[in-house]
Amino acid sequence: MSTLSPARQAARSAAGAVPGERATGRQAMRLLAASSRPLVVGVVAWTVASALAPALVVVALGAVVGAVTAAAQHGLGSADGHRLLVALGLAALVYAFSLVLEPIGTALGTAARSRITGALQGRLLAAVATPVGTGHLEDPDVLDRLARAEGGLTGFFPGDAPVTWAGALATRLSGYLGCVVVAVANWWIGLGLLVMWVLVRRIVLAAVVRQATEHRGRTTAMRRAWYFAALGSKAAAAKEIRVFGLGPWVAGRFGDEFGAAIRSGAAGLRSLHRRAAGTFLVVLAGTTAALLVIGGDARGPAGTGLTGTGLVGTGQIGTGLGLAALATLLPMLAVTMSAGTVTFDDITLAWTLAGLPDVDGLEARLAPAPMTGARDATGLPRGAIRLEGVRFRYPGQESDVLAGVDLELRAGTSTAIVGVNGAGKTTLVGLLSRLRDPGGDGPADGDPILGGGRTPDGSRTPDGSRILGGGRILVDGTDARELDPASWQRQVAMVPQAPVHYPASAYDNVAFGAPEHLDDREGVLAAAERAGFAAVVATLPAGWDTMLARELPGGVDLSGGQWQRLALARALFATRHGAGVLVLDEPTAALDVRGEADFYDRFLGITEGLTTVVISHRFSTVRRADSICVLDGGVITERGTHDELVAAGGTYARMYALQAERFA
Ligand SMILES: Nc1ncnc2c1ncn2[C@@H]1O[C@H](COP(=O)(O)OP(=O)(O)OP(=O)(O)O)[C@@H](O)[C@H]1O
Repeated sequence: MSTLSPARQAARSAAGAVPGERATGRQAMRLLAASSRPLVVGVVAWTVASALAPALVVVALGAVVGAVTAAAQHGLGSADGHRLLVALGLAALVYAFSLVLEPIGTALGTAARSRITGALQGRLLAAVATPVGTGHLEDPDVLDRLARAEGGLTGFFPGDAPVTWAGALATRLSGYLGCVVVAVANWWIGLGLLVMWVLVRRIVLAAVVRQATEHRGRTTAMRRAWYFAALGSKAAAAKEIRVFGLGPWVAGRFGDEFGAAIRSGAAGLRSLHRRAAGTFLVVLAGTTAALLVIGGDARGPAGTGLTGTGLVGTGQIGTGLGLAALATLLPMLAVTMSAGTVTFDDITLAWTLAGLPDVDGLEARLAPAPMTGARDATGLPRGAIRLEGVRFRYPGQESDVLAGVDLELRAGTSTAIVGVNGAGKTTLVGLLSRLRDPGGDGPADGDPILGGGRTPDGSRTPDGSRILGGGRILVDGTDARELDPASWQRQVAMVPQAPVHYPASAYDNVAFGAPEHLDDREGVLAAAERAGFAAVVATLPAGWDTMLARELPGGVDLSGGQWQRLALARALFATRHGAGVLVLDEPTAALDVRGEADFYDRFLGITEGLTTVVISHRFSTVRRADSICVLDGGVITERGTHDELVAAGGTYARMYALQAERFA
């Protein structure tokens, strides 16, 4: 028995199919059923009604026309007049009914879209959150799949699939029904029209489907184009774009990239045009033939041809085809056209379903690896974290960033890591927090680890591990990969180089350090006090409730240094709630002289009892650490206290002297 949820089963089946003819309503309706069963009932009922409505309207109006002559002859009070009034009433009812179908369809579409989009987006978020690290978020294949599954690149969203499918089906059914009505009058015209329209539709739809699927291959180009569009329209880059006069360049790059992506689809479009032109001639011939037959019947002797069918009404023009039949059949030819027209719903369906395989593909791609450990890391480390021969290389890079780092971080002490730009300091603390895992000699030659143990192409090494010679990180003697990654990451509180600016209140921005303790107000205030952020809050218009995002009502932005203090407060709040490792990546880079001096004075208090790793180019910040390491050429070359390293006269001493003499 399958253990997959209905939503996963639905998307799995969707993923296996090529959109278009094989992108059946089953796929679309399963998507809908996974999010709302009542909506399935509504959509099915609406489809049936929409399929019947056009033919019913035409038949009802034909009956009205057919009844007019007799009613005019015998008066409205006569039985014929009564028949006309009934026909008129029915025609009005049917017409009114057909008019309300469109808004009902729109309402159903909106409801279905929001439910399905919510469910699919939830799955996408869960999928990208699955891997232990963050390397996959830099992987072009993952980003392509994500963009297609979200639908933003094409403007066609999977959430639209069920109702667009239902709309396309209803249109087609109404066309078939039209053919049946014509066939009742003249079977071979009806059958001929049906065959013609089915062929025409298949020919044109094949080209539409090809276009949609080809577009999948152009996702990277489209992402590049939209990157420039976003760059030019977001506040983050707006200042530089103005100062450097980059506006025209950004717009030009968007135009070039977008144009290139569109041009590469021109062949598909030409094929579509050719097919449409070819089928136009077939349609012209078929419809002309049908008109000639109906016209011939209309001119023929009374009681012959179509009139003899008794299809609708009995009113006669004098000779030939009955008036009601003529009034029904001519507009019915237009209704039959729906059997062959490729509507916007068909096009939308092809595009929306083209993105569905990527939802499933992403989940499979980022599925948890078997080597991900399950041991609880709460309270670690109690003794020490030891890095042994840790190596790391970024994907596509020629050489290792870390080439065998050996380092011991004793619990409850502070260690500073210094080194030139690009030495690998941030990379090292990323490994420590398991945002990435050590690696570099794996089968794919340095590819990143996705979820730990999975190479970018989704394959695994035979033993389920992909760490071959990448070294290891031991936490109290246990390989960090044996620890439950989420639990270990919660032991690490981090002040990154560029902290996240959450569009939330000042209070929440600090409390997000331990989101399950949002109501620990005392803890938030204490962390802010220790980090020097409380003084900033005192200047905010609504104090702790001030929203820290200018785009929000009453919101403000902070300065770089103020954000940095806030980030420290957030990390300290995390340490209050269990994190025992504090990683500070350039914690004073944005602070003013007083702020830096203040940090120096508070350093011991801030790091007390924590296993601290501090990265900084400012020696006033690093010299307070219990131990200082120099990272050079991918390995630790020096280690000691500030005084020891200065006395040793090595790289550290030279770097320190260079910085000190500038202030001498
Ligand atoms: N996501 C990435 N993909 C590829 N290469 C990267 C990535 N991040 C960093 N690198 C490269 O890895 C090397 C080490 O970068 P890292 O950020 O660890 O250095 P750092 O010592 O922290 O530098 P800085 O002092 O400038 O902050 C650099 O050469 C950098 O270009």
